[in-house]
Amino acid sequence: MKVGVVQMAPVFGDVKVNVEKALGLMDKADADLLVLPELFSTGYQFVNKEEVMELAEEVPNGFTCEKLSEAAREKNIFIVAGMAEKGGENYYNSAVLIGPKGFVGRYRKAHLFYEEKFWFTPGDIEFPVFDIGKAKIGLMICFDWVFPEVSRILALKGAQIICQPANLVLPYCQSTMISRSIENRCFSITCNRVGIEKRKEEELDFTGMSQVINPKGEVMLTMGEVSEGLEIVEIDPALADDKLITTHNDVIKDRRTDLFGK
Ligand SMILES: NC(=O)CCCC(N)=O
Repeated sequence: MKVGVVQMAPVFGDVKVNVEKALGLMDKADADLLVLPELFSTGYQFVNKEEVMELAEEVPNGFTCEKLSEAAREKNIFIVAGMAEKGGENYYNSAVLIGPKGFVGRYRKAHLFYEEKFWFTPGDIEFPVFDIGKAKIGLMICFDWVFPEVSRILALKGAQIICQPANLVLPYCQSTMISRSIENRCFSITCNRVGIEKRKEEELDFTGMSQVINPKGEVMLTMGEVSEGLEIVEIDPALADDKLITTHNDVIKDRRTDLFGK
């Protein structure tokens, strides 16, 4: 199975340009699954709620999902992408999963970071795992990495690959996701954005370094801090079904749940 990341620098507020850039970067993709960054179609540094209301879209009946669905169908590929979602009267920092037959599902970021708390409603749906045929994939978004429960829940639900759209500005996520892959014996795909946004006093410098980690914590793919592009790597998702870290230690079955929470 071929998986990859589309690392890019969105132009804040220009959804059409950003979607076209992402589609251009994935145009030559020979892959089964691609992950795009968090909020890839809008950019990140909102300055007021009105911008969120203007730029967020219905899921799946919106421009961004429709364009991703066209690409997924034409290329016979699954795409995980982060976007601002209008859900009823609420606005969510969401990730959508779209495949060759169209929209599959979504996740709404549960753990909002910093000023996201001003703009978005915390996610109200469970941490999802989807069977896309060649693999079972779980969705999380960026700052969810801080909370080990998220990756563990996805692994317990059978995720072989954790897909993580991201807009990282702190340096810790990439190394932490190596631990998340090791402790859960699963693959993780972190797709970060690059570029700088300074739409207010504070400047945000996104760290790139998108990566694919295998269940042993080995880095199978890593991108630079500033480059835009598509990188793809071949993986065997079934390796994530082996939870033995030694012949006598199963990282899932050996958990002393009888002692947890005491
Ligand atoms: N967009 C985010 O959730 C950023 C999380 C903080 C970090 N890891 O940079």
